[in-house]
This record gives sequence, C-alpha cells and structure tokens, in this order.
Amino acid sequence: MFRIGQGFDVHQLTEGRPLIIGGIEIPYEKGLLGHSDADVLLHTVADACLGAIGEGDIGKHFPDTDPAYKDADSAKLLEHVWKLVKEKGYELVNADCTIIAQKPKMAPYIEPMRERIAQLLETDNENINVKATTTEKLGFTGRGEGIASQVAVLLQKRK
Ligand SMILES: Nc1ccn([C@@H]2O[C@H](COP(=O)(O)O)[C@@H](O)[C@H]2O)c(=O)n1
Ligand SMILES: C[C@@]1(CO)OP(=O)(O)OP(=O)(O)OC[C@H]1O
Repeated sequence: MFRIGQGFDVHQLTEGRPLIIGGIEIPYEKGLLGHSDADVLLHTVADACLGAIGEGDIGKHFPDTDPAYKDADSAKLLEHVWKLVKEKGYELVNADCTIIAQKPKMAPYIEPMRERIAQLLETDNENINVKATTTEKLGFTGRGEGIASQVAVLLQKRK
C-alpha cells in the first residue's frame, strides 16, 4: 500500500541567526527565525511524512510553546517523525523537495542537503531530490523577507 504526503513551510529571514536548510549551514548575512533552528526544509519533510501517515503536523508533535524545542536541531525532530513512520510499517519510495528563495544561491548546497535528508530517512540518495527556485523577485520570497519550501513524499508499506 502507498501513502502520499505533502508539506509547505515558511520562515522569516532575519539578521543574527544562522541559515540552516536541509541540515546544512549556509554562509549568509541572515538566517531563519523560529522557535527551533528554523530549518524550513527539514520541517517541510517532517510535515510531508506526518501527512502521509495521517499524524497531523510538526506543530502538533513539537509545540512552539514548549521550551524543550527552543533552538532545537530540526534533524532530531525529523528523526522522531521518521521513527513514527517506521512504527506504522512504512518506508520511503521517494521525496521531492523545492526550496523557494531569492537568495542565497542554493546550488552548492543541494547535494549535501540531499545526502543529509537521505541519511535521516534511511534511504539511498537517488530517492531524494532537492531543487531550488527564485520567485523572480516577486512576493515575500522575492523581496528576501523569507524562505519557503514544498515537499512531496511517497511511502510504501514494508514487505
Ligand atoms: N535560491 C536559489 C534559487 C535558484 N537556484 C537555481 O537557479 C535556477 C534558476 O532559478 P529560477 O528561479 O530563475 O528558475 C534554479 O533552477 C536553481 O537551479 C539556486 O541555486 N538557488
Ligand atoms: C518546529 C517548531 C517547534 O519548535 O517551531 P518553529 O521552529 O517555530 O517552526 P514552525 O515551522 O513555525 O512550527 C513548528 C514548531 O512547532
């Protein structure tokens, strides 16, 4: 049996924070604001996985009012979500991820992100795709006010 899930997340760009996307720290003048480390891409992967197993979203599992998640490493949150997926008897078929950012250029970091996400979802790199797009300077992403991401995942029941 197959289950599909999708996720969407946005974080504001602000000065004085590290920029961490897909588990990779990217040198940039601004970083993403959030209760956790604000890794927009790992949050979106987690939400897509939770969607696929009908388990709500990361806000339900890791409330942003809980001090336990202050500056949390989003890789740890995704590891927890992936454990839930495995407990339900599923494995990953593939995940397709899109980062929506005017700047910085994601191209040099795409492969390391792919490898990190594959490691967290216990799959081969070829089952993970990470891509980036600008919004041609339009909207909040185009003005550099924030970064968004979208992810689709397909799971299948383990044999
Ligand atoms: N932050 C970004 C955005 C885009 N890219 C790469 O550039 C290509 C062209 O972007 P368009 O928005 O003009 O389609 C895109 O396909 C990505 O490969 C990037 O590295 N970082
Ligand atoms: C990850 C959590 C938990 O610390 O906080 P944020 O980093 O603010 O991220 P967001 O995507 O806004 O919501 C989920 C939160 O509950």
